Amino acid sequence: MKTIVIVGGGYGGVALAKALEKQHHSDDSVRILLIEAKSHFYHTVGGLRAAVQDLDDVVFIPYANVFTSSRHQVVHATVNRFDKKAVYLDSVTQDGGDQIAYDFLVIATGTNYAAPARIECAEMDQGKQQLQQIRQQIKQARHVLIVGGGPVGIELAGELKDANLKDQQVTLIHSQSQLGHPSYMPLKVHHKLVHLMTSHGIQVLLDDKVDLPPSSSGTMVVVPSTPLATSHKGADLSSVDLIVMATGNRPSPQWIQASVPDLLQSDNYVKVKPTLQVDHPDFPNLFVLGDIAGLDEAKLAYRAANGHTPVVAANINTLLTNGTHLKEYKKGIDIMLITFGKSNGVTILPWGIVLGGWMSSLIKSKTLFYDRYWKELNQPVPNSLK
Ligand SMILES: Cc1cc2nc3c(=O)[nH]c(=O)nc-3n(C[C@H](O)[C@H](O)[C@H](O)COP(=O)(O)OP(=O)(O)OC[C@H]3O[C@@H](n4cnc5c(N)ncnc54)[C@H](O)[C@@H]3O)c2cc1C
Repeated sequence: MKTIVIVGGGYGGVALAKALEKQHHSDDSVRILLIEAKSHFYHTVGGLRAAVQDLDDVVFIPYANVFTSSRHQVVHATVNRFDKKAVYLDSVTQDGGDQIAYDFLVIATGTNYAAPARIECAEMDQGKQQLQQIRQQIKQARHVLIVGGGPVGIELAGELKDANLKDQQVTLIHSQSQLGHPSYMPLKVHHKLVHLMTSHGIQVLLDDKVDLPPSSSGTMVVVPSTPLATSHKGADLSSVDLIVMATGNRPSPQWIQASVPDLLQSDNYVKVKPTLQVDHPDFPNLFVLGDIAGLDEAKLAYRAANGHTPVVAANINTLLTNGTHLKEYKKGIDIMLITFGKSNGVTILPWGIVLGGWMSSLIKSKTLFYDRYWKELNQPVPNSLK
């Protein structure tokens, strides 16, 4: 029996688990174990709307049906470290062990986002409580300051606008003169988004910064204990009573650092070869996919699931059957969809093509792919989504 261990049941890990099960459908010499720290899949892409609207029964999706065969399993545990033979867990599994031997190992542990984009709680009940608290804080706030004008900050501004909370003022502050980053956001998109925000009464402060209370580091939602000063450029922020951090995602590589520090680049992403094996001579059976892979590209769920997954699945299959010719990953075209509430947003395509609100709403803003991921996890779609 060959064991394939995937660490991380996010968009990439789940897609790979399903692809491998399909590939080895009638092959009972292969066992797939998906190890995930959370008891449930958290649909990050829809997380910001869940901060203003009760979507608790929709945004957390059970892992129970990921596999159709009982030979394969989702293991609810955190991997603390690994070596050439096994992964070591923070808890004892149903089988009574705290380590799992592998023949192939896949790192799919993504990057960290602050809540509510990502609720990191291990158990669903705690996660729901955290979301409820965030919704309450947002509802009570009279002046919300969003720190960060990348896709998460912009999408959150759109959700706050849709929530239409009476008398609530929203300010977005961004340290650069252009929203997002010029590598993926053309100037015309920047102008369109600034217009969308300001025309909905959102104050946009560009090329400006604010001194934050120390408690804001690492969390998304902070109630300042003393009034904020003005921004560096002099905007009055003294009435801000809720700060929401949207300063991007970061890898949390502690378990890799504790295992094989050489695997990490200086920016803490994993060194990877075009075959999506890690770039380390001692680990030919170790693969990496999704956000944590040190690839020079926008970090996107569709890329993890549709770009990386087929390459990793094919290469594991080749090595399992003693083949030598491995596939190489080639980055596809960049497509980015940024919502602005349910009925607006922008879709950025290659060659400078930008689609506006109607099309963006049709593709993403309206539904945030909720039903798609219930289906992806082989779960019946909740009635509220039908
Ligand atoms: C608001 C928002 C909107 C977005 N919209 C889009 C969009 O429209 N389209 C798109 O393509 N992308 C979108 N993204 C980006 C997308 O969410 C990420 O690219 C995607 O989550 C990456 O998938 P992944 O599988 O690499 O990792 P993740 O989805 O981050 O999953 C990693 C998993 O690993 C688990 N884990 C971590 N460490 C351990 C460990 N040591 N042991 C066990 N388990 C562990 C975590 O609990 C997590 O479940 C959006 C992101 C945000 C925040």
